[in-house]
Amino acid sequence: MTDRPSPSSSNSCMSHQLVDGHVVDLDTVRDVARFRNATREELYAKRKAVSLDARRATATAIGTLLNEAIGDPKNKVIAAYWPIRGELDLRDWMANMHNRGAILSLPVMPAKHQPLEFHHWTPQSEMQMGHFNIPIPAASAPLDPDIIVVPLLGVDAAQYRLGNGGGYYDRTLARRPNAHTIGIGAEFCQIQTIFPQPWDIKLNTILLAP
Ligand SMILES: Nc1nc2c(c(=O)[nH]1)N(C=O)[C@@H](CNc1ccc(C(=O)N[C@@H](CCC(=O)O)C(=O)O)cc1)CN2
Ligand SMILES: Nc1ncnc2c1ncn2[C@@H]1O[C@H](COP(=O)(O)OP(=O)(O)OP(=O)(O)O)[C@@H](O)[C@H]1O
Repeated sequence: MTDRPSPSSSNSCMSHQLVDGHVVDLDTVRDVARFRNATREELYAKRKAVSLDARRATATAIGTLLNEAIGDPKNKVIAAYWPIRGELDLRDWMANMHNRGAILSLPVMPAKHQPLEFHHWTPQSEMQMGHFNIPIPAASAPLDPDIIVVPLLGVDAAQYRLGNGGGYYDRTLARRPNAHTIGIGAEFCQIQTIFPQPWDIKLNTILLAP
């Protein structure tokens, strides 16, 4: 052994880690994570303060905006989501899209920290419990969505999303550059910036309703 510092013990290398091939600064990552966790708590609290009736009205308004944005849904493969933690409930809209000829799908986590898959769903689909107790279609039928409707916890002025903090949508969208992404939420989701990091992916369209 020599006392020459090895690359792995030098400060410059300790201050970096690889996230999906991205080089990032650990101090920045820590500060950004702290900011985002505090912002998530504020946004969860705002969401919780909304009455069920008001949330339903927002979801209905978002459904109308989605119809305008998507146009004729026939044969389009659309990913939506099964609502958790006070997210807007779009299941009536999803059933309506299905009746108009769209092919619907829901996110499925194949494993922790891995990209999401999207499995075929119809209003008749039998459901089972997936990770984090989120219901998923019992039959596993992965699809390649044309449109991905993403629930917003927060969204910033540059169309970057704040979600539940697992990084799942970022990992997923990084591998699906051709899908058109639509972030949906209530107007109070808006924040100035999430301090975007190399792994964050901007959404193509943002739809917000009062
Ligand atoms: N409706 C809906 N479905 C979805 C998502 C979503 O945001 N909304 N997802 C979008 O990603 C995936 C689930 N993502 C999730 C990410 C984190 C946690 C969660 O509970 N995290 C813990 C921390 C766990 C840990 O540290 O390992 C927590 O917040 O307490 C739950 C779901 C797939 N399905
Ligand atoms: N493409 C990726 N590869 C590896 N790690 C990633 C990737 N994207 C995000 N992460 C990691 O996931 C963690 C959470 O990311 P972020 O704060 O962006 O979550 P989020 O977008 O709010 O979560 P979610 O998409 O699950 O709702 C970060 O520590 C980040 O390093």
